[in-house]
Formats: sequence, C-alpha cells, structure tokens
Amino acid sequence: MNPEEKINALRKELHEHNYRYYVLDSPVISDYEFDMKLKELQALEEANPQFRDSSSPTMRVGGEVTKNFNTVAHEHRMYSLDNSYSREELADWVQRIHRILGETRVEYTCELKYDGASISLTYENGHLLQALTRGDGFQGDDVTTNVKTIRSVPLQLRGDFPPKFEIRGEIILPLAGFEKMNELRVKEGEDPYMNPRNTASGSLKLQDSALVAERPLDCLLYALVGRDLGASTHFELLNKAREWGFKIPQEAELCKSLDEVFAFLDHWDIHRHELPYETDGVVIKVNQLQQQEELGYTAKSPRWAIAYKFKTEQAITTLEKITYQVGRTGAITPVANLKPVLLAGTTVKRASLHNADQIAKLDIREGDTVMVEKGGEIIPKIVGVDLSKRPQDSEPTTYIDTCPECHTPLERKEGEAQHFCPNSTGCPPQITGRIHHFISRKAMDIEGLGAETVELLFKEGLIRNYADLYTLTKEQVVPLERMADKSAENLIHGIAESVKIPFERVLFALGIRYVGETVAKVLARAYKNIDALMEASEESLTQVNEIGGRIAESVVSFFKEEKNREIIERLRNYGLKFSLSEEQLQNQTDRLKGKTLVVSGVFENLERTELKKLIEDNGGKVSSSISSKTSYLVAGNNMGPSKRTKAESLGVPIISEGEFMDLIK
Ligand SMILES: NC(=O)c1ccc[n+]([C@@H]2O[C@H](COP(=O)([O-])OP(=O)(O)OC[C@H]3O[C@@H](n4cnc5c(N)ncnc54)[C@H](O)[C@@H]3O)[C@@H](O)[C@H]2O)c1
Ligand SMILES: [Zn+2]
Repeated sequence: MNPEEKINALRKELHEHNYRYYVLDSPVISDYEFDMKLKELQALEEANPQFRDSSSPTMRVGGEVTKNFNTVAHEHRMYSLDNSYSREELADWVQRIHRILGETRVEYTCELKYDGASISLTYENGHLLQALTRGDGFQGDDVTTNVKTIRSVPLQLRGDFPPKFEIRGEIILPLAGFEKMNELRVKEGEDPYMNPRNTASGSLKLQDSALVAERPLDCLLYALVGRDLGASTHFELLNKAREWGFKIPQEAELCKSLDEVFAFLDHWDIHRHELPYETDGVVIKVNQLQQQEELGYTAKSPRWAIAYKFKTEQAITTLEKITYQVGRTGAITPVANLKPVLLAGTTVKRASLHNADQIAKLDIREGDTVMVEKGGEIIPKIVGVDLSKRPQDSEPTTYIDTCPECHTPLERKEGEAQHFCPNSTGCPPQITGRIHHFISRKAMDIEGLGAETVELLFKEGLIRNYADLYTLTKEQVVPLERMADKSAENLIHGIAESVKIPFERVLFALGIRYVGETVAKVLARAYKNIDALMEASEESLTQVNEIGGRIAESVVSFFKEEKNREIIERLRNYGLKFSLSEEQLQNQTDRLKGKTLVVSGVFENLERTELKKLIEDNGGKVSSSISSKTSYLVAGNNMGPSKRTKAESLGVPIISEGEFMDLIK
C-alpha cells in the first residue's frame, strides 16, 4: 500500500471503530489498539500533508449525535483530550507548553480520568436547565430528562453561584452497581454487559427515563465553562463548584512541578484499584486560566491538557482448553479455560475468545502460552500468543461445526461474526434460557421460581417450554430435589399470579429477538393486542416509531413459526394478558393517526417524555428531525433556533403546548 492508500484505509477503519464505540457502545478492539492506530494515522498525515482532510478521525471528536433525542448546538465546543502513554511524552508536552508560554512558571492540576460518557450541564439561576452529550463536539443529544434521574446531579444549587454557566463531567457507573446489574442479568439468563463505560453511555441514551432511573449511575464533574466565574485557576474553580453542591472528586491535586505530577501518577497507578469506579488514567491540566487561554486548542483537543493512560494490566498463562457456550438465542461463544493467574487483583480462569475469526486471527491453540489483558471488560481477553513457547505437537484449532449441546450443525449468517445453533426449540440451553428470560423480574416476574428450579424442572421432563409452567401441579413439584412443601406451594402460586402481568411485559417475556423492554412497550401501544401484532407485515411494523427493519424482520419470523403460535394460544387459554387493558386503551385515541410530530424545547406543564407519550397514545409518531413529512413542531421554551428556521422554511406549523393539548382533546 502506498501512503495515500494506507491513510484512507486507516481512516475508514477508525471511523468504523468510532461508530461502534460511541454510537453502538460496543467496541471490538481495545482502547490501546485504537489509540495506536490513531497515532499511526497521525504520523502518516504529518509526513504526507497533501492528504490532509478535516474529516479525518485525527481532526475530530469521535462521537455523533443520535436520532433519538433533540440535537442541540453546544454554546462552547466540547473537545477530546490528547493521549500519552509514557513520561517522555508528558515531558514533551511540557516542553511544547513552554515553547508557547516562554520560561514562565506553570502549575498543573492532576485529576483522575473517569471512564464513562462525557456530559455538559447548563445551569441558569441555580437550576439545571439542560444536559447534553458531547456528540460530535459541536452539537450533542439533549438527555436532560435522563440526567435528572441521577441523584448526585444537583437540580438546585447552593451558595454564591454565577447566574449562568456550564459544568462538564462524566456520567459513570460505579463498579459495585455495575456488578450488581450483571449478576441480575446473568441470573435472568441475559448476557452480562461488557464494561461499565459502555453501559453508562448506553444507559444515557435509553428512551425511557424510568429505566435510566433504575441504573445506579453517578456524575463526576471536572470543568467549569462560562464568563466571570470568579476565579483565576482551574483548581479554585473546582473548589467553588464543590461549594455550590457539585460532586467533584476529592482526588484532584495541585502540582507545582512535573516531578509532583509524576508522583501523582505513581500513587494512582497502584491505588486506582481501590476506587469505587474505573479510571483509565490521569488528566493533567495547566492550572492558570490565563495560560490556558494563551495555549488554546488544536483541531480536537486543548493544548493545555493531556491524558496520561495507565498501562492495561496483562498476565501470561497457559490456555488449557477451549470450550463453547450456547446462549439463549443460540449464539455460540468460545471460551478459553486458563491456568489460573493473578491479574489486576483478581484470579482469572477464563477469557473470552469472541468468535471463530478472532481465534483464527491470533491462531490461538490449546496448550499455547497466552497473554491476557483486562481492559475494562469483566471477562478478560487474550491479546497475544507466545509462539516461541508453542508445544511441538500443537494442532491448529478447528472451530466446532455442530452444537456442543444438541449436535445440530451450526449456522453462520452472512456478515455476522457469531455462529448460531438453529435448533431453537430443541437445544437445551436455548430452551432453559428462554424460560429464564420469561420468568425474569422485568418480564413475568414469577416469584418462587429461580434458575436452578428451571433447570431441574427441565431435566425431569416436566417443562419443555414456558407455556408448560402453567400446567405444573404441586404434586409434580414436591418430589424435586430440595423442594419443600411450602416452596412448591409458593411456586405454583407465583405462576398462577403471573397471569395478571400486563400485555407489554408478556410480549417482552416471549423472548422475541431484538424485542427488549422498550420495544415491547412500543409494539403493545401500537398494535394493542397480539392478534393485530401477529398479522403485522414488516412494512407496517417499520412504520411504527422506533421500529427498524431488523426488529420488524425478527417479529414477523417469530410469529410465522407454527410452534410459537401454538404456545401463544396455550398461554392465552391459561389466562395471560394478550391485549392492553381497558384503562390503557381509554387513554389511547387515533386523533393523531398518520401525523408525525417533532418536539423541541422545555415545556411549562409537561415533561418532554410525557408529551411524547401523549403523542404516541394518541396514535401519532414522534420524530426527532424536521422534514417535509413533519405535521407539527411542538415548540417549548428555549427551542433551538435552527429547528424554528427549518420548520418555517418547510411550512411546518409550529404549535405551543396549549395548542397541542387542544389537538388531542
Ligand atoms: N476501542 C475502540 O474501538 C475505540 C473507538 C473510539 C475511541 N476509543 C477510545 O476512546 C478514547 C477516545 O475518546 P475521547 O475522544 O472521548 O477521549 P478520551 O476519553 O481519551 O478523553 C477525553 C474525555 O475524557 C473525559 N474525562 C474523564 N475525566 C476527565 C477529567 N478529569 N478531565 C477532563 N476530561 C475527562 C472527558 O469526557 C473527555 O471528553 C480513547 O481512549 C480511545 O481509545 C476506543
Ligand atoms: Zn444446540
């Protein structure tokens, strides 16, 4: 490849990783690998300035705005940070600073680098006005309603605060909360979340703020932006913000020299494992605001700050055996069973191998000496093989071609990384996985029935699918291992009670691929009963707000299966709810049928989510962007000026909250 081709290839690759990381919250390479590729691209671009391009990943913040929220322009741009991995790089940075500032005294604030999702909060007269994600740095998603559910974000400030300012920080998920969430997920037969960072960022983008409120998110703040904030250094500003009621971590320290900065790094490289949340490094900032201003910004980062990243911890051990797991949806995950080794404070016995390609790429074999790394993921991964230690008789790994549980030949769909066992109705872990999901807390929430009992009931041949639960009798259950009279009674009672669960949760419980809690709600509201939904075509499904092609296809194919229809019929006969209740229906009309509405700004009487719910309850569709297809723009206070201009130019009627209420009366 010549330099131009190489540059283009790297840009394409990095754009893709950015998309996976920021938009899908599901990266496929480690941060270190990403940073190294970015540095490689940077060096190539510097050596070949003729190929400069302002949309290169080196020139812009990696995020994007999503389509699910109102897009709002940042009053002050949100930047990224330059990265460094060594003390030499830090010393170079200090030299560059002095080249601009001259031989003057420079002090630094050192803070931990919190690993979560960037947020910018605007306060006016002490009230939280708006919370925006970083987005692409110029504009972000308005996630105010979601952020308001985080208890450490003050809604009303104390003391002597400026009339208007922005404060920036990171929404994070503390480790204890993250582990609790995952325990629950695993218990309910779901795959655990990958790491706290992606989960925090994903939580922030949920459409339903009631779900956000259930997540133990926290918000740590680290920067004030605005005019006349009443201090001349960054460190003083942090202290002030603390007095106004913000959660500013106490670890921040003022350092008078580079040596003091190094001491801070030494300390936290060891003690970071004792923190209640994850940190992947330290951020070093020039303390004097005057000096910050003089230093200014590059295309994507401030010159006055730099991140120092801790090395991810690695350990070397032997891969004893590769085994394969089958998930609820039939997805196969290869697992490396390791000789136990100590890594970042915990003993590691297993590592994820992701999929067949990953194994082939690293040519990983049983008996190999491998390097494992813990980079935020709960399950560590194998990042390299020491070929010099490979045993003489080593054999290349042949990926399984039949299911380890039911021996059905595996399938792999075009463009998918994972192999699947297609035997969804006969493969034991898929069957029990679906039952686990069915009984889980957010689905049918069946009291007295746990994962172990499900396994037992299945093993004893008492249940083959979730409908069988409703035919169980106490007499059948009592003889089971560790089942007392009382617990058998509770179990049967719990199952009988579950018929009261509302339609949208029954729909979620069915375990249709891609139909999570939120999607189930949307579908229930749109189709009102299962019969209408069963008859829906892919085309009609994609007309529903928030339902994309992938979901539509999955819903249609689920209901096409004769076996699934039979099970639904049975469940219906047992009395489960397959339509919205009278009360739910009463609140629903067709007054906005066929209409698409865009909601923007802050409203007097309704929260934005309530307004959206009213639109949907009345048969309308909520969209986030204005087009010629928009029927109305419902405008509140502080609506973005670009939305108004666009609506006016397209002739879209702009209505107030009151006028909207008249529409649905
Ligand atoms: N693995 C992948 O595929 C992939 C893809 C894209 C990006 N990434 C990773 O994401 C990172 C780049 O993301 P980025 O642009 O958000 O930069 P960054 O995370 O390296 O640094 C900038 C961010 O740090 C945060 N931050 C945390 N604590 C801070 C503090 N005390 N002061 C100031 N800021 C603080 C802020 O949110 C800020 O936006 C890199 O580490 C990169 O490896 C990985
Ligand atoms: Zn199988």
